[in-house]
Amino acid sequence: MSVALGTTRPLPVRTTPVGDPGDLLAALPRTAPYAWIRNGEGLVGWGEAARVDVPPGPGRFGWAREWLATVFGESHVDDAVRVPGSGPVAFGSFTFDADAHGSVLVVPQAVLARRGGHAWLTTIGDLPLETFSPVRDPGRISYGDGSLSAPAWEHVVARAARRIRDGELEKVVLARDLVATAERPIDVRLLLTRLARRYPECYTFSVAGLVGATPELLIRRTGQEIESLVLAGTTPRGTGAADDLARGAALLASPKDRYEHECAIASVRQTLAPLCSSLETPDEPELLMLPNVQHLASHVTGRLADGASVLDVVAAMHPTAAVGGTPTHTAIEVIRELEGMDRAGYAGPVGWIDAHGDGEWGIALRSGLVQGRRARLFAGGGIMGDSDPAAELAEAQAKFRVMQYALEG
Ligand SMILES: C=C(O[C@@H]1C=C(C(=O)O)C=C[C@H]1O)C(=O)O
Repeated sequence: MSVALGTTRPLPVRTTPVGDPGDLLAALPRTAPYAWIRNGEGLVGWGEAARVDVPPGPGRFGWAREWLATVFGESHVDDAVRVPGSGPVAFGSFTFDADAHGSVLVVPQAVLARRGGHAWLTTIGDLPLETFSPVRDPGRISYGDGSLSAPAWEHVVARAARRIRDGELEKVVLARDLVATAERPIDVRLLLTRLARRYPECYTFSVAGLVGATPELLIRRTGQEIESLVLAGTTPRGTGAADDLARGAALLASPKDRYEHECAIASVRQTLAPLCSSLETPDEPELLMLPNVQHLASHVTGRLADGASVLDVVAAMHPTAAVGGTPTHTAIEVIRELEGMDRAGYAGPVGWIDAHGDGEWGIALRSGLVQGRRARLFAGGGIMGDSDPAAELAEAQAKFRVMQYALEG
């Protein structure tokens, strides 16, 4: 357990209403920010009042719950706003693989937010006098293979598809990484600004070096109400409006993609049903059109039966079939065996939680792990028995474009 030096315990937390803060990202005084933004709304944070590396293992979410209960429970909160996200908030990123190191929870020292008609600033203790460091461009970006070259990854996809045809499992999500190297240190604020502009309907996030713009909402909890956006089934954007329409129609009519989507919905329904007094899943998926790809999407809503926090629901849901596979356990084993890389926070839960257990968590897709001049970018897709390795590679390539755009502009 760690609480940053320089802050006293119990944490003295104060939330005050503010006027329209304008562009939240423009308020970030320095790099290494915390962010969760969609359509200009959300939370940004800086500084660390408390931070912890969550130990790996099957009990990691329970451990995180205890840490949060201690930190929030010991806070002295003066909250004049009293909405989800006001008062003390922790941002978090959990690794995809429960056994991997790298999961982290951070209570920023300052959080500036705009959500649902309210705007507020939360501070913990006295903020140090801040000089605003200018946002710098990282310069030219070069790319190198990560763990597997493109042909080697296609080979792995073909092997996974064969094992699915052989009946070992139904679906597995395989990903690969690319290593981007910049001329100068990468300022995460620049990436966030580009992502939020180009992908406004995605959740642009930044937690401890993990940066991205994900379209996939794992779970939002507002009191007893929960929402999730399930995505599975993808086609790259077309060359124009007519081509987009044709591709969208083909995606909706594709048995492979519809079945893949069914698997994802079934896994979400299965994990949410025991936690909920009511749960609605649509009969048919819709199309979600993003600047780089189109997805099959289903908006799930429900009402929690008891006082589960958003992190309790995250713990129950992760990993969904949209990023793991079906059945989950076999898919995880196949991912460990075939991918040959550490996913780190990619495809893991990322988001925020407040002291009342409300919050928003996404699945960290379309993302990269930024450190100094380097960023490890991740992208993947659901593999079925009839998957074509070249098409899966093209899909991953289309998904990489999100972070390539963030780096290059
Ligand atoms: C695995 C990724 O995306 C996931 C896989 C999808 C698919 O295979 O169709 C679609 C959305 C996500 O659930 C990724 O973006 O890296």
